[in-house]
Amino acid sequence: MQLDALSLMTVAMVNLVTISLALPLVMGKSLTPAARAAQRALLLLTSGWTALVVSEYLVSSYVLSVLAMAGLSASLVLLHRALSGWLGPRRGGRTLLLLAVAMPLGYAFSFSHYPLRVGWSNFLLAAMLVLLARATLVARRHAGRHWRLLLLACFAIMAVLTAARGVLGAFFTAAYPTFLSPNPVNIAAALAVNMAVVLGTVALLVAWRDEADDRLRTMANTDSLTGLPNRRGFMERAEALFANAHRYRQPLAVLMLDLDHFKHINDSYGHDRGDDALRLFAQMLRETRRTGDLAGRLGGEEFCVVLPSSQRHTASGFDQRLRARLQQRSEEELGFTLSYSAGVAAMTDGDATLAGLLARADAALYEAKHGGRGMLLMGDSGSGHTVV
Ligand SMILES: Nc1nc2c(ncn2[C@@H]2O[C@H](COP(=O)(O)OP(=O)(O)OP(=O)(O)O)[C@@H](O)[C@H]2O)c(=O)[nH]1
Repeated sequence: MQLDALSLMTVAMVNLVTISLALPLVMGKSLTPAARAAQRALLLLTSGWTALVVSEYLVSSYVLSVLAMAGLSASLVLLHRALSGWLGPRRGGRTLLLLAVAMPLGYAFSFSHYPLRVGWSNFLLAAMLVLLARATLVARRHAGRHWRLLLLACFAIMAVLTAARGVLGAFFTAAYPTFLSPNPVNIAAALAVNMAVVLGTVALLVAWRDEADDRLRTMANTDSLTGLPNRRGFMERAEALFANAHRYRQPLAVLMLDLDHFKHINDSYGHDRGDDALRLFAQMLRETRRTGDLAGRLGGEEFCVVLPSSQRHTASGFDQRLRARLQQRSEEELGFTLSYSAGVAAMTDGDATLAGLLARADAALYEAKHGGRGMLLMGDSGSGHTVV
């Protein structure tokens, strides 16, 4: 069987055009920035490769060749942006941008000098592919490993073959008159482009699905009104904090908080102002907590805070800071004073479950409500409750 680079590249082109036209239809319009960047990268890649093949075979054009190079460079920058969106901030973005600008510029200036032009463009493309390969390595956020490995393989193989093309073009010019000449490196590169098109598309679709799953998970665990974790999200993280404190015998305190006379606020000022009050309270919790503290909305006007490495006096300090801040800000922003009742419980050696600890804080909160509201009570492991 005779393989020739032009046929292989033509097949790759047809596949790329088909995929870049089909993907927007499949993925729809409401895309995240990462998915949009990946789609645009694919379009630019398709245009770049097509322009290169056309300028090589059909109309030999300086402008078209330079534009092709610019398209290829830009597509790699966009792929890096997509990876940053999916995996968290990546290193190497600036260097990639520099290389992406330098590549078509150097190509344009050295156009009449074939070895320099081919060496320059391929070495810089190879360097960009290495940066992209590196960008797939670390995932700061929860992200699937398999699609990253697929992309890593694509980028690494393409980087090696592109660098090999650079060596041929720059130093063995006679064996490399064009990137489609029947040279084993060109045949291998054309085959690799076909493979990369297939694997890259699969990786992109899986990354996109993972991102959608991630967003759904976040939505399912977040209270849409306040942006705090909802009961489900809160309990999941609170259980982990409790288990950790239990295992390492570290102190931990929980605070149950419930806004006072909230029905009256809704009735007097309207439901929208009630929502504003809930948002403000959540904001105050965020501003008052320290790194590592967890705050969540358990439902209605009930909130909970977990304070790791904290004793009862730390929780009491939290409560005092929150009360002072809330009094000032609610008067300023809502026009009335928002107040709350709270119960606190500190973990003891006898606490085997988070549920038990929460129940004590809840019982103390109940007492605080019945004791006149606007106060913090301590839930003892015995039956009584004391004012903190
Ligand atoms: N605006 C608004 N109101 C809510 C929301 N969720 C629950 N509520 C209201 O919160 C009120 C809670 O009322 P109650 O359980 O009687 O509590 P309360 O009036 O704060 O009385 P105490 O807790 O005993 O001080 C109800 O009127 C609910 O309709 C919400 O998301 N937005």
